[in-house]
Amino acid sequence: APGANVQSAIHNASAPLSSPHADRHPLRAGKHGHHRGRWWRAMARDPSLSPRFPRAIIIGVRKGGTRALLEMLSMHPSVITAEKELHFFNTNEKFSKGPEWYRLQMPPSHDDQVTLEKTPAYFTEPEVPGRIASMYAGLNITDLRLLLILRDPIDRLLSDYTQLMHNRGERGKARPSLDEVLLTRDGKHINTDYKAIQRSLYAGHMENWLRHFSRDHLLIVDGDRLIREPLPELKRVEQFLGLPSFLGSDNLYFNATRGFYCLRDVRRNRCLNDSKGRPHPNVNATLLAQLQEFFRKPNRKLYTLVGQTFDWA
Ligand SMILES: Nc1ncnc2c1ncn2[C@@H]1O[C@H](COP(=O)(O)OS(=O)(=O)O)[C@@H](OP(=O)(O)O)[C@H]1O
Repeated sequence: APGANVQSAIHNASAPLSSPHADRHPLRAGKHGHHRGRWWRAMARDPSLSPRFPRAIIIGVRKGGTRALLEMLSMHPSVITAEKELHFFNTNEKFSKGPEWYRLQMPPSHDDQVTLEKTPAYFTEPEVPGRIASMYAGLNITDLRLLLILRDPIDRLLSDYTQLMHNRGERGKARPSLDEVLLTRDGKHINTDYKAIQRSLYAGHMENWLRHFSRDHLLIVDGDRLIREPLPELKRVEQFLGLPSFLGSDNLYFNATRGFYCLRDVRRNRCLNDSKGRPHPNVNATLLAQLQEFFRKPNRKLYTLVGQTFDWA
């Protein structure tokens, strides 16, 4: 497969640069110099390689399993992934750098490959869908596909809380209890001001996306299923992106110690890092019932909006 050559060209490239103007190429500059040197050498060896606009973007949701999805898809020879989250469409300073800057952040690919980036913050930032839609329209690219991975909003919330408290701990800050952040001061209601609650209110965010993209440009991956049995979800993505069928059971193995599927490809076996799969806090029965009640209506609204249901409480 042509993609396998690209992967190995990028990983093994050591040929000297052939262009006298190599130092002036924009890919030589910037803080990802390490990658860029590798990319540049690969392009010098193979002129049909170049950075291309993503034809697929994983737009979220934060803590939905976006890293697992990206890494699993990166084993497909027709998929080339941007390793870092770009935060291009949700950061004014980056967005103002313009489309060409965005393109040049992408690893080189062949034109029959799909470049894929993921930034989980895109899904919940209101300005993002309009920005993506108008930039791609301006570039005359009509085949952009969006991937959204959703997980039970209560699990997502607990995962988000765990991450936020971990970050606070690292900075020596206090870590409020689950009840303290999720409930209003009188302890009676769900605190809708809490960001992690807002991020789990999928229907509102979805309405915003559907104002700019038609439903058939968006695939919703079931994040709970991606954890339990990833392959069927990956095959749905292959089909949606129009990729040749490639990923199979050989590419995944269950690691009982980690409690997750890990990846096996031509390069190596690897699990995601320890920041994925952290233990979640226990939720007492009263709070759990309150959360279930709170999310019931927005969940139903999402099902109607997208014409798809999930096994959420
Ligand atoms: N195969 C595999 N290995 C490890 N982890 C997996 C896997 N598949 C899905 N997940 C779940 O991914 C959750 C993290 O989601 P994200 O990668 O989207 O997080 S982030 O928003 O980028 O921080 C992470 O959430 P937590 O378990 O709450 O840490 C995992 O449950």
